[in-house]
Amino acid sequence: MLEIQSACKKFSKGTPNEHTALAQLNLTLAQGDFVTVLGSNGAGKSTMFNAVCGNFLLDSGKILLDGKDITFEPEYRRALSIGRLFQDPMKGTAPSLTIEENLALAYSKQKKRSLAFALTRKDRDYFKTELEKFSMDLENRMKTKVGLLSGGQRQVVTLLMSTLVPPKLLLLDEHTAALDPATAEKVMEITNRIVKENKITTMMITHNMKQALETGNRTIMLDSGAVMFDIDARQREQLSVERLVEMYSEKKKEEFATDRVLLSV
Ligand SMILES: Nc1ncnc2c1ncn2[C@@H]1O[C@H](COP(=O)(O)OP(=O)(O)OP(=O)(O)O)[C@@H](O)[C@H]1O
Repeated sequence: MLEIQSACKKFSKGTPNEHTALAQLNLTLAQGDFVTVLGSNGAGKSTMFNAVCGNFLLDSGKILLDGKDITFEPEYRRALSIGRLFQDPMKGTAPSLTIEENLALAYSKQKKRSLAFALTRKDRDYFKTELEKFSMDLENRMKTKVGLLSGGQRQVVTLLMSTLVPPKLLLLDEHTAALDPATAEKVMEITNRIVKENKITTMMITHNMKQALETGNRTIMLDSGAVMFDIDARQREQLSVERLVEMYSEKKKEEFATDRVLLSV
């Protein structure tokens, strides 16, 4: 359902800082795949997400979503079918608006309705039911400004905003990394549930190798802007974090240099 074909992107072209961020990257996702994305710092993980979202245009290569060529489609158009969460819980919500106003905005955008704030009783009930599922008491705080919520609560609101109308593709860019361990676990549990219930095709960047090998059905490791390893569910069952680090070192002839990864082994 997602096809990235020979994607190339160089930054600061023609200058001494020229840097190849995507180097003939190829990746195909099947409908319903939940792929975790690993890679050392600067491997190209966020750049791959930016390319899929249309944050910039590729130098060469193609991106297809559900068979449609979106290579030149502008970012705002892609946002209608691609949801994205960032590490920073402040991104993705409007802090001065209430929970229900934020949800209404997202909902009207996804439903392509023009009156963003025209909340019907049915909409409000729907938001409430969805919030109740998280057991975070957010359903009783629908008139609270999002800026007053904790990071974890905000991330849950953002997650719900991105999936009220399930997107074709959900991109999670270390969305639990800035949260305390207990909240991160809870948000991850909610993420797994939403993805599973709605069968959303998902990619999730994480620096936690253990989490990567245990979440979803497939793990890829990027290196120097290309896919270095693509590990399916069956292969993952046999694979330990230590073995994956070894595989990286064997291939690269160097240590896997990401402090955060080693800390979370
Ligand atoms: N807009 C940009 N302008 C210039 N260079 C960029 C830009 N975006 C990314 N890069 C460079 O491209 C490379 C890949 O960056 P990217 O953010 O994709 O890495 P990453 O794998 O997500 O790393 P990290 O785990 O550290 O977030 C880096 O060297 C980065 O400096």
